[in-house]
Amino acid sequence: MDPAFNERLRAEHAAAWTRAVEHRFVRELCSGRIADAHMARYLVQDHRFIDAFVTLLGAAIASADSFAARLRLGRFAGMVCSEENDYFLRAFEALGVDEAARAAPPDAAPTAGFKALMREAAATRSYAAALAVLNVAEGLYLDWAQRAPRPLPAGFVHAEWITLHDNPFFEDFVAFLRRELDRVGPAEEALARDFFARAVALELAFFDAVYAEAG
Ligand SMILES: Cc1ncc(C[n+]2csc(CCO)c2C)c(N)n1
Repeated sequence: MDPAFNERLRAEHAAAWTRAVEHRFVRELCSGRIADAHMARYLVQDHRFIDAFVTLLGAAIASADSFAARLRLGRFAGMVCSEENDYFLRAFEALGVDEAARAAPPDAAPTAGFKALMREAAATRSYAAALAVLNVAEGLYLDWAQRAPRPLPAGFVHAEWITLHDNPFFEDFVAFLRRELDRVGPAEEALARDFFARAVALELAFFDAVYAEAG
C-alpha cells in the first residue's frame, strides 16, 4: 500500500493531464457553445471507446483479487451498459446522427489507439494494468466535470455528459479506483506507469481529434 502511488503517476503527467482537463472541447461543452458537428463527431468516436472500455472493465472484474472489488466494478459496468449507453442513443437522436452516420467515419487515430491500449491492458490479466488505465479514463473525466461552471448548459446532450461524470456515485467509484491502484500498483510499478502514461497521452489526443480537419 502506497497512498501516494496514484498521486505520483499523476504528477509525472501533470502537463498533459492539465491540457486535457482544460481542453477547448471541455470549455465548449461546459459552456454549451460547442458546434453540433463537433459534439456529434466526439460522441460517435466515444461510443466506440465505451465498447472497448466495457471489455477492459470485464478484464478488471476477472483479475480483481477480492469479491468486494468485483461487486463494485460490476455495479459500475451495469451503469455504463445501461444509463450511459442510453445517453449516447438519445444524444445521437437529438443530434440527428443515424445508424449510417454513426458507422461511416473510420476510427480516429486516438480511438484506435485507445482500443488497442485497453485490449492490451485486458490481455495482461494484470489487475494493476487495468486499474492504471481506468484511473486515467475515470479520474480525468471526474476532474474536468467537477470544474464545469454552474449553471450547466440547458440542453441535455451537454448537461448530461457533464453530470454523468460529476455525481456522488462516480466520485465514490473514482476514489475506489485510486485506493485499489495505491494498493496493488506498487508491486507492478513499471507496468502500471507505462499504461498510465499512454492513457493520459491518448485522452489529450482524443479531444484534439474532435477538431482535426480529417477526423
Ligand atoms: C476518451 C474517453 N475517456 C474517458 C471516458 C470516461 N469514461 C468512459 S466510460 C465512463 C464511465 C462513466 O461515465 C467514463 C467516465 C470517456 N467517455 N471517453
